[in-house]
Amino acid sequence: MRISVIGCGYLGAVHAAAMADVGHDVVGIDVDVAKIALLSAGKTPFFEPGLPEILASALASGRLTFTTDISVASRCDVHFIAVGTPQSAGSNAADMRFVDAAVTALIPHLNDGDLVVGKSTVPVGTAARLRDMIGASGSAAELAWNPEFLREGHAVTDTISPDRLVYGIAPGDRHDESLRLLNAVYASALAAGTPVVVTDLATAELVKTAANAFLATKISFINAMSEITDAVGANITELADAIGYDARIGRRFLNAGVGFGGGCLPKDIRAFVARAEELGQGESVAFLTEVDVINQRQRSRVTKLVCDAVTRQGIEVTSARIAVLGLAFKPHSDDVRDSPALDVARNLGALGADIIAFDPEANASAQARFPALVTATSIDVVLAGADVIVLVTEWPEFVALDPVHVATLVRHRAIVDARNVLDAQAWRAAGFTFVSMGRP
Ligand SMILES: NC(=O)c1ccc[n+]([C@@H]2O[C@H](COP(=O)([O-])OP(=O)(O)OC[C@H]3O[C@@H](n4cnc5c(N)ncnc54)[C@H](O)[C@@H]3O)[C@@H](O)[C@H]2O)c1
Ligand SMILES: O=c1ccn([C@@H]2O[C@H](COP(=O)(O)OP(=O)(O)O[C@H]3O[C@H](CO)[C@@H](O)[C@H](O)[C@H]3O)[C@@H](O)[C@H]2O)c(=O)[nH]1
Repeated sequence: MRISVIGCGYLGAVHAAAMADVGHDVVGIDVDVAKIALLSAGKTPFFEPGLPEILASALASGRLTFTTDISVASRCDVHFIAVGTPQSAGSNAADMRFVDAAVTALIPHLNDGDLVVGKSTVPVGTAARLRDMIGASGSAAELAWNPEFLREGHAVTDTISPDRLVYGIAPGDRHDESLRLLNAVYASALAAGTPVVVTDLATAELVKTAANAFLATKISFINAMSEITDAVGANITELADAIGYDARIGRRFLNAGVGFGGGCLPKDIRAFVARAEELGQGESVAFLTEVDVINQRQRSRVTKLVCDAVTRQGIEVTSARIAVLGLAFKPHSDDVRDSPALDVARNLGALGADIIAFDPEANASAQARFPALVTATSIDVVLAGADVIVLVTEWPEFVALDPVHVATLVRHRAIVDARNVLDAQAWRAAGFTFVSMGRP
C-alpha cells in the first residue's frame, strides 16, 4: 500500500515508521521543518524505545520518506491524519484547528478512491463533519476513523501488534472498499490474530474517548482510595492487589501515586466533558470532572508531603534543597506534557525551595517548557546535598537506587515516594524518613 501520514509527532512518526516496517511505502508529512529534517536524517525528535531502529531500517529500505510538501500525498492511496488535538487555550474543548488545516491542505491532492483515515483523538461528530468537507470539495475520496491506542514508551510494539483495531466506516457504496483498504493496511496485524471491531464513525470516535476516560477513572479511583488509606494507616498497594485479583476489576492501572499526566488522558477527559456539554449530555460525564479534580489534587498532595518532610528535618522550605527524581509524565518517555512531576517541581519552586531535578530522558524537554528549572546531569549529582528526595517518575534506575549509597550523598535522609514503587523497609533501614502515598 502507498500510505501518507500527516502529522509526525509522538503518534504519527511511530505510525509512519511502523507502517513502513511492515512493508508499506510511506511518506510522513509535517509542517514542522525541523522535525522533518531530523526524521529524514534518521533521528527521532523525541525518545521512544525501538523507534530509532525501525526508523533507520525503514529509511534504508527506501520505503519511508518524510517531507513538508503535502502535494506528495497525491502518490498515496491511504492518508492517515495524525496531527495534534491539544486542549484549547481558553477552554477544555479540543483545539481542532490542526485537524481542519491538515484535511483542508490534503483535499486538493486526493484521488478518487483514496481513503482518508482519522487517527487523532477527536470530539465525537468530527469524522462526519470532515467526511462532509471532503464530499463538498467534489472529491470522490472516502473517510474512515481508526483511533489509536498506543502507549508512549511502548508505541512501536503497540502499533505493530495492537490489542485491537477499530474501524469506523460510514454506511453506503464505499463501505466495503474502505474495509478492504483498512484490512490491507493492517494485513500483518490481522494475520497475527488482532481482533477488529468494525463500526460506524461516531462509535469509533467514542471508543477512543471512552477508553481513555475509563483508564483515567481507574487511576483517580485508586488515588481517592489512597487518600482514605492514608487517613487510617491502611495500605493502598495491598488493597489494589487484593481488589485486582477480581478479574472483573483487574490489577492494571491501579497504581496509586501522583496521578496521570501526558498529552492524552488529562486533555481527553476534559474534551469529552466539553463535547458532552455541547451535546446537552454534560450530566452523563460530569463524574469525569471529579476524576480530573482528584487527579490534580494528587499533585498538591505530593507537594504538601514534601513540605511536611522538609519541616520534619527542622528546616524551612525556603532553605531546603529538594531533589526531584523524574520529569517525564511516565518512564520510558521524554514527554512532559501535563506532567505531574513538572507540576510538583514547579509548585515546590514557587514555595521558595531550591529545586534540582533529573530525568534520564526528559531534562531537555522539561527545560524547554520550564526554563527556570535546574537539572542535574546524573542521579548522583541530583542527590548530592538534598534535604528531601521526591520520586515522581518511576524510571527503573530510580526504583533500583541503593538507599545505603544514597545516604552517603544527601544532607538529610528523607524521601517521598510519589509512585509507591520503593521498598519502604530498605529505605527506613538506611535511616531515611520514608513517606509514600497511602501506604504506612
Ligand atoms: N501521543 C500518543 O501517545 C497518542 C496516542 C494515541 C492518540 N494520540 C492522538 O494523536 C494525535 C497526535 O498526538 P501526538 O502526541 O502525536 O501530538 P504531537 O503534538 O506530538 O504531534 C502532532 C504533529 O502534527 C503536526 N502538525 C500540526 N499541524 C499540521 C498540519 N496542518 N499538517 C501536518 N502536520 C501538522 C505538528 O507539527 C506535530 O509534529 C492527538 O489527537 C492525540 O490525542 C496520541
Ligand atoms: O496505574 C497507573 C497507570 C498509569 N498512571 C499514569 O497515567 C498516565 C498515563 O499512562 P499511560 O496510559 O500508560 O500513558 P499514555 O502513553 O498517555 O497512554 C494513554 O493515552 C494514549 C493516548 O490517547 C492512549 O493511546 C493509551 O491507550 C493510553 O493508555 C501516566 O502519567 C502514568 O504515570 C498511574 O498514575 N497509575
